[in-house]
Amino acid sequence: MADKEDPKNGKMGKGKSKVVCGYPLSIFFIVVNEFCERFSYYGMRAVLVLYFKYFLRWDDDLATSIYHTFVALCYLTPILGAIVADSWLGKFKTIIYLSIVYAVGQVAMAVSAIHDITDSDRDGTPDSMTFHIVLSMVGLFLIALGTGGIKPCVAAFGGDQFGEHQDRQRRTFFSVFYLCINGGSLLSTIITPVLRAQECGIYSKQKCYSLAFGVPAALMVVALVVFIIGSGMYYKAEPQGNIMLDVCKCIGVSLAYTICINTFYITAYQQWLKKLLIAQIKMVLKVLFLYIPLPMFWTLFDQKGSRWTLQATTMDGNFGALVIQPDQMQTVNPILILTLVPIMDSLIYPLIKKCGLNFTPLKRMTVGMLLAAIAFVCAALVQIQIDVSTKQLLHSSPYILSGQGFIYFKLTIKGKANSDTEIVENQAITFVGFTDYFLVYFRFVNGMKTAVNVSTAAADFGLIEPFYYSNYSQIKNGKATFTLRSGSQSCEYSTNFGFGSSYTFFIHSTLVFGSNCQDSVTAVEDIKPNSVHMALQIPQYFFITAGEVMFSVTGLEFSYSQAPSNMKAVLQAGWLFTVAIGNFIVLIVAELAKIPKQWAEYVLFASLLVAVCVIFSIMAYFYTYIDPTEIEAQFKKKINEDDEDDKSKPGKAEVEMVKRDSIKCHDEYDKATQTKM
Ligand SMILES: CC(C)[C@H](NC(=O)[C@H](C)N)C(=O)O
Repeated sequence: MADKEDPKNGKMGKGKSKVVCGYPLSIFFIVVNEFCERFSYYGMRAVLVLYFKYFLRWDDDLATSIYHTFVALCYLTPILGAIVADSWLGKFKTIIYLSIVYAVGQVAMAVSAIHDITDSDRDGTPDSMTFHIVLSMVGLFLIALGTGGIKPCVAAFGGDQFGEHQDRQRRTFFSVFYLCINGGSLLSTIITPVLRAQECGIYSKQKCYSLAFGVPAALMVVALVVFIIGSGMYYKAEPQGNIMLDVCKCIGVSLAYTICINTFYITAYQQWLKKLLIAQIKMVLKVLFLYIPLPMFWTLFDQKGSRWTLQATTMDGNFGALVIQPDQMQTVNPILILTLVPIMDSLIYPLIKKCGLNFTPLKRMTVGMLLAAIAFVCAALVQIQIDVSTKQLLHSSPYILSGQGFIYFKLTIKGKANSDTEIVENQAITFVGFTDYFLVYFRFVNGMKTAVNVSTAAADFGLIEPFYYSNYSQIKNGKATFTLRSGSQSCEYSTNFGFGSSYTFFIHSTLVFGSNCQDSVTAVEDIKPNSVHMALQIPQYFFITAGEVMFSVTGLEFSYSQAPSNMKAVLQAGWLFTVAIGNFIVLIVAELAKIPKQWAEYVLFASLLVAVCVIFSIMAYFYTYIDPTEIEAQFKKKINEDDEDDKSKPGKAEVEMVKRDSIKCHDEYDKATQTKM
């Protein structure tokens, strides 16, 4: 497609797009698409682990495992997307088709979270969990295929819209692109947990996971529509063959050349072509070798969405005027990204440079890894605080007396607040499973000689026989006022429920209806409210995000700058692949280690990252930075010089013949070595 004159600066742009302030208008559609897509992805991801735990009723370990399998899959599929785009459909069509797959996946997730579909007895819980599990797994698979598949295409497609002389504009585009990623992530991580906390349903009201998944689904449809609207303006590069296959071929051919270097006559021109190819492959392999320890960073980084969110469910989210949901704590990451990236770029790095220190990209990445390890030490310290507060409960209230001498309870409480809790009373065992962070449990023990009815403005908890007790019921945390009624007489009792708490209320035999019954009810904490405040997670978020800025942002730049011109996409796919491996490591370590104490698991992950960091710094020490453009320019100069020499200049057929002969030679070599074995 022809380049187009930019009327403002006289530089060339690509495609049929109008040029506004030096930028092709088409990129507007691409950045809006990215914003909506990242909103969709991070919004769905924010509530995912709680959906597993509270809707599908999975335990913490299974929820964490499936969450990380999903994230890993999202970063494996970019390789697939790159292959499809480069060798078959081209970026534009790949983005369109895979976005449709993505949107279908999001809709499947939203439908899987409608409890009414299988709630035939209308008790508010799904009757066929298999249906919900299968549909949500299909949905997650399609989402992983879609989001990962389009990931390497969208940014590259945006870059394609700029002409050769628009380097500055292209750089600005990538910065805006990164801000859109984090803007979309920030907004969605605030909004979807709020939607999840709403109650919805046809027959019975339950937490609205369907809405929390439905809005990201709608945003994905918007992303697709916006992208299609820009269709007429894009520059659409033709697919140029399978880059991954090309790399494998390149390696094969250059190996063949190396083996057969003395076997065939190769012209000077061919020698330089071959040397350039080998040099480019060496550049890529050197960087890929450096990538080997990197997945460990992502292993820790991506636990924000799983272990850290589950940790937040055992904490107090009351920030005064604001009550923070456990999954909303993840917003601290994009908020800090949006503030830390400019601070680092314009203040910290220039300051370090002024001090005369050479803070190279690989040094930055090493420091980023150490910061992530510190974040996990902070998480371990917070976990110890939480565990101590839970232990206090075990020791403080094993025996409960009614106060009136007619009934004795022995409560043995196992487990943590907000996790499955077993309460043993006399011989009877009541299994209590918390279904939501905002719900708390209570029951009443009636010490009166008459039956007492207990109700609130919203619900009636039924009649309690004399000298008997009710089952546990759920109520929202915060202030609650109960009406105690016997016949036509009643009185009111008010109390406050903290996050994650559970209470037994003893109604004294001396209670007089018609008067204030506040003093005639004794409240005993079965499970103490979460006392460790969620704000204590902020230091761990700070360190992991500072680590991300130093590691991830630098790593992206490093991968781009050290890659040869024809293999930049390969290294981007390799970089995303480290994220996938990192998520698999969470599964392996958590499964193999099976550490009963959560704080110890955090310390294990921190120690592993420090060990890996030491290995990485040794590897980094031996790495020599290169300027691929300069190296390629030197090779090209040599090639051009020899190209001018007609005698040594080979025709296309000759080059092909050399390649064929080299591969033939490689085959011969294979045969020979096999015979030797
Ligand atoms: C995975 C990437 C580093 C990037 N994520 C972020 O920027 C997060 C939100 N801080 C992405 O492309 O999603």
